[in-house]
Amino acid sequence: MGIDGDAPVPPDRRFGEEGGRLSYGGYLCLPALLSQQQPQSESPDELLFITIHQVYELWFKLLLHELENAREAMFADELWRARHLFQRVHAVERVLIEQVEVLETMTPQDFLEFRSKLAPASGFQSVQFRELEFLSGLKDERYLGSFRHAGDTELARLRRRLDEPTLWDAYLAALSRRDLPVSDDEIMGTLLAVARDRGSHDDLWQLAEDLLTHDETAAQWRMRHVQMVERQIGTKSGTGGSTGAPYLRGRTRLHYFPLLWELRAWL
Ligand code: HEM
Ligand SMILES: N[C@@H](CC(=O)c1ccccc1NC=O)C(=O)O
Repeated sequence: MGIDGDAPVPPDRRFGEEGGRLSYGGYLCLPALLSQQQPQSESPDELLFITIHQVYELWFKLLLHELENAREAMFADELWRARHLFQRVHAVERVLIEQVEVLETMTPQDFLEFRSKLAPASGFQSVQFRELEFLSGLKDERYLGSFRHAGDTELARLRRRLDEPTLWDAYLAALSRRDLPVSDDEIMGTLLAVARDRGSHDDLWQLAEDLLTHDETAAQWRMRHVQMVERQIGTKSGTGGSTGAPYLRGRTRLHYFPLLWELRAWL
């Protein structure tokens, strides 16, 4: 009998053990992964704080990968593939928002036990977060200044993102493939034409909706983050040197694809 109570599995159906070289922990590099949580204090909640951030960074890595592939699919005129990838991006982004709740189980008093150890570190210095913004079209070179302490490879990654095409550039390429004009003067007319003739352009319309959802969920995360910040530190300034919540509130009004929002007014 197997450990699960079933009859033993015949040898020809024992799947995945052919080479016998991989183990669960080896495949997932768990010894390396699980040795990377190093609290700076004795405070019991610091492990939660580190874990949450590391999980975010892992999701950011996946999002960058999927968004790069979605961009490539749009350039290759494989809109179905881009749409498929955006569904995954949206699902991950919803998890990012839900996850804030886990960190909110920490009380502000418990956070203050180790907060002073964190400065001048802050989310400002998340390279992958800024890469996501740049790739999505929000290219603000001024943020390179917050990475003075980052390594050369990280700075080079950010510079490369500033030079690379954005998701919007890739969408414009998809429109051009259909012989739709995309110059600054003509783009709103094209977006309206797509919206009004879904019989001919439904895939382009749905893809624009996917971009908009990506934009909307990013904004929802920013709002959720600032709510958490107000709950944790109120009106205190940030460890990264900003005004804290007021700075972050300002960032909630940003859009990756402003024309897709403006389009609503013209429909
Ligand atoms: C106790 C929880 C948290 C507090 C009090 C907090 C506070 C802040 C503050 C005050 C800032 C502004 C920069 C500064 O001056 O420090 C900031 C920025 C940021 N935080 Fe957090 N944060 C928290 C959790 C998180 C988590 C879990 C993430 C996930 C990765 C995160 C990601 C970021 C990012 C990416 C920025 C830069 C945002 C931008 O420039 O638009 N934060 N945070
Ligand atoms: N900026 C936060 C501290 C903080 O949350 C943080 C500190 C180090 C690394 C990541 C952080 N997360 C988001 O800003 C604060 O001012 O309390």
